[in-house]
Amino acid sequence: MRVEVAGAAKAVDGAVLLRPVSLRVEPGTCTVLRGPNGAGKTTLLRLVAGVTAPTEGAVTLDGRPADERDPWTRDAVAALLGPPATYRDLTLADHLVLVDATWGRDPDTCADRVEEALARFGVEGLADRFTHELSSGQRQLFHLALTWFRPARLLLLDEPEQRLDDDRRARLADLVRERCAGGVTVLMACHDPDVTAAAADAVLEVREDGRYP
Ligand SMILES: Nc1ncnc2c1ncn2[C@@H]1O[C@H](COP(=O)(O)OP(=O)(O)OP(=O)(O)O)[C@@H](O)[C@H]1O
Repeated sequence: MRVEVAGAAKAVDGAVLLRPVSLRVEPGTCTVLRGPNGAGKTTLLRLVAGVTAPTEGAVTLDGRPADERDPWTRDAVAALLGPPATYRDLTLADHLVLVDATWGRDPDTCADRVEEALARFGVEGLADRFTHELSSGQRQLFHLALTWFRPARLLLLDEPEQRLDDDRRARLADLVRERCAGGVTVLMACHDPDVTAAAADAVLEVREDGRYP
């Protein structure tokens, strides 16, 4: 999926959340958003996810406005922008079973997919835990597994490296590259230079002053 951000900006009640920015991400590539706290990286990801609309400019996905209320956008975009909603009385595996069923996959092969999805992020041994029984890093790995589990043509990740140790950060970068190799477009905010170097085809510095070269 091609992402195009054309002079998109966001202001709410006079507060500037994001100064005008333009960006193009080609299918099967990873672009990392870098910049200081408060520069607008999360806001830009939210615009691309269609969670909120720009107050200036436009954001399109394959030429179509990003809008989470449009089933076409929801079908295409997997986003981890802050902690996802989880159920206190469902195990990690139960959450993935729910996602599997939502996407209409074959129930007979669901257990294998769930095991594989958790193993991808090294949390298969925690399949029967509740989310409140995890460490903060394990919770992040579960959230990533959940995001990876659904089909997507565009993956949006807000600081996916947070709370992960060095080995898990390196693994995350490998998994991003694997997704890109499969044709998925990835846009992520990241503060870690090693993850950025390993995962990014391109880096966009999000500027608080809005001055882009
Ligand atoms: N609902 C809101 N109303 C007003 N201002 C907001 C709102 N949400 C965010 N902001 C402001 O918008 C700016 C951009 O925030 P954003 O979360 O996009 O930054 P960020 O680059 O992701 O920062 P970080 O690296 O700290 O995660 C910040 O100055 C923030 O205080």
